[in-house]
Amino acid sequence: MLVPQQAVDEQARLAILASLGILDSPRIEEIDRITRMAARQFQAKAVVVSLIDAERQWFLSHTGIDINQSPRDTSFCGHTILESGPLVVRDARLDLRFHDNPLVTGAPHIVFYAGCALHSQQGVALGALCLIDDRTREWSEEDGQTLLDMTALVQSYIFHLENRQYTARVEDNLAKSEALFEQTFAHAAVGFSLVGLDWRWLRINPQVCNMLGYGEYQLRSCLLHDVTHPEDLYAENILIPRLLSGEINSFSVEKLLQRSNGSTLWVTLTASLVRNATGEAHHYIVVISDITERKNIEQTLYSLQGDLERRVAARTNELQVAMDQLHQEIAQRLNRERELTESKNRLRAITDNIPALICHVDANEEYIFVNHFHASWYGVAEDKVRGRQVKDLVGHETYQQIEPYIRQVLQGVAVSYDIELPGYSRNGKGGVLHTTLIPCDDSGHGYYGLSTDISEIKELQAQLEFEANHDSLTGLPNRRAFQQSLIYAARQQEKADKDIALLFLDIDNFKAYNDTYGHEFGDLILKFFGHTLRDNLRSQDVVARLAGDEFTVLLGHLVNTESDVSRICISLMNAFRSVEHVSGVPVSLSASIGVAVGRARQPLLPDTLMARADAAMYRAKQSGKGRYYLG
Ligand SMILES: Nc1nc2c(ncn2[C@@H]2O[C@H](COP(=O)(O)OP(=O)(O)OP(=O)(O)O)[C@@H](O)[C@H]2O)c(=O)[nH]1
Repeated sequence: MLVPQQAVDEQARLAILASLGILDSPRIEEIDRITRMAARQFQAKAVVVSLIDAERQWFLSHTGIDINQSPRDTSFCGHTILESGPLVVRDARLDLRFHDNPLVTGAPHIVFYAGCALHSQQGVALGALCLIDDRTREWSEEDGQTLLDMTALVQSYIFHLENRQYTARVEDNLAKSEALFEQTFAHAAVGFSLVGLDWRWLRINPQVCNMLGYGEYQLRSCLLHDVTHPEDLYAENILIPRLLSGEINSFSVEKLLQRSNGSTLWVTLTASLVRNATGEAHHYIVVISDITERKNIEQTLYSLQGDLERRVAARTNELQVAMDQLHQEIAQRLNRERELTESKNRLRAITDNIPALICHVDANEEYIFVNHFHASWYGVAEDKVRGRQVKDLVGHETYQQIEPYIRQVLQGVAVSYDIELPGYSRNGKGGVLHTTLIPCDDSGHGYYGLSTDISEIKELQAQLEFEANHDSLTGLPNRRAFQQSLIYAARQQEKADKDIALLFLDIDNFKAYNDTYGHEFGDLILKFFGHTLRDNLRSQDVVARLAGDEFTVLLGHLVNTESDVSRICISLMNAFRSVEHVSGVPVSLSASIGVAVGRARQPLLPDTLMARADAAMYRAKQSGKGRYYLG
């Protein structure tokens, strides 16, 4: 047995059958009449109008057969709906498709089958009109045509059902859309109306009536213009021709309407044109939205904005005044800063050109400021000194010396001191600084330091001291220095255990050198004599030039006084005598020496000793010069 295949439009067939609601429906007399007519016409055992469901064939009409449905798999009509024309099976027992079909092998023992497919209006095969016989029979072309005609009759009824169902559906949809429109029209949140081309109200929803305070009947007896504020009567006049000409599809204007109570109402009026089937303008759809609240808010905003602008202008004015003041203050401040900078620069120029070390040190002993001289004294750039510790800059050794003064000044006490700095300072020479440390107003702020280089003063002082005590010609101590040495020696002598001796020397015939070779040569002789004297005595012996050609010697720590003195005097005279030329001039140098001895542990008066030596020298001169005399 060949099971009928599913048609390509299977789903469409099932959908149409379902939408027609025809399956399992009560019998339809019009169809039954055709069935009976076919049975009579063809003298067939049975005639059936079948509809092919998913799993069965259901008989919409049947005659000569008791069942009203059978499985689709064994159905003949399942094959018929797949055919493009009638399906005629002359002897099912011999047909490979049906010979073992239970409807053939069993009741109703089908032998002959002729069926023609029933189609919907869209051409979908829904079922078939067929006749069945339990015997073979002739089947003419005329029979086939008759079956087609009868099938067309059944089919026309199905078409009728389809049309009826379509009409019902359309009417239902229409009713629904009408209801929807009515609902929308009635319950729209905005005023909704249909207005004639003469602007007469045709239909009005309740919102329009509520907005304007008129009943529907009142409004429908007047024009839209009748409720428009006189000032806004022509708001849309320029737009209507454009709408009518099709240039625009709709327009919106804001206008004032008048309520029944005389009050006004701001609305947005949106109008669109409806044309009839021939394209002629028919009426307007006019939507009216109440924008009174928005207009009021806008008005409030305008007034607020105006107020805001006035306040902004006033505030801007105040700000301008404040800005002007600020600019003046800034200009004054800049002036002050410029003056301050100039003052600082002046101060800096002054401090940098003062030959003194100036510094400002904070309480942590870090440099806040140093002048150029200060930085260069230590051979360091100024910006490298700022923030540096005093100890770090001056070095450990110097810091140890100045630390007590720093402690004092940080306690608020001004101090001054002199300090000799080592060679790391200016030019690597070192020097002596006289320094004054002055506490800042608040000692917590550190101190100011002012140091002046007194190296030259010290040198000058030393020079003066030297000159005050030395003979400028010979470089030997002078009378003053000798006197002090003598006073000191005389003071010690009372307790000393050794004798001292004072030699008084006067160059013999010195005047002759002056007279013969000039005063300058005389000076040369004096220098030569002084050096010879100095070179021939011990370093601890004091050698001095008293004046003119007079020299003195103070000998200390004499052990054998007389013999020591004699030995020294003879030695000196020999030294003078050994000089034969001075500056190429032949000379004969000698001196007369007077000696006075100061005894150990005996009181001694310096003047007495000097007088005794002087007197002894005089005796030596008297005795013929070039000799010594022990007085
Ligand atoms: N060149 C030179 N002569 C001086 C200086 N001071 C003094 N005299 C001179 O030294 C001379 C000292 O001479 P006297 O000592 O009086 O005479 P004398 O020629 O040395 O003779 P006697 O002392 O008797 O041997 C004087 O003529 C002084 O003018 C000096 O600083 N330089």
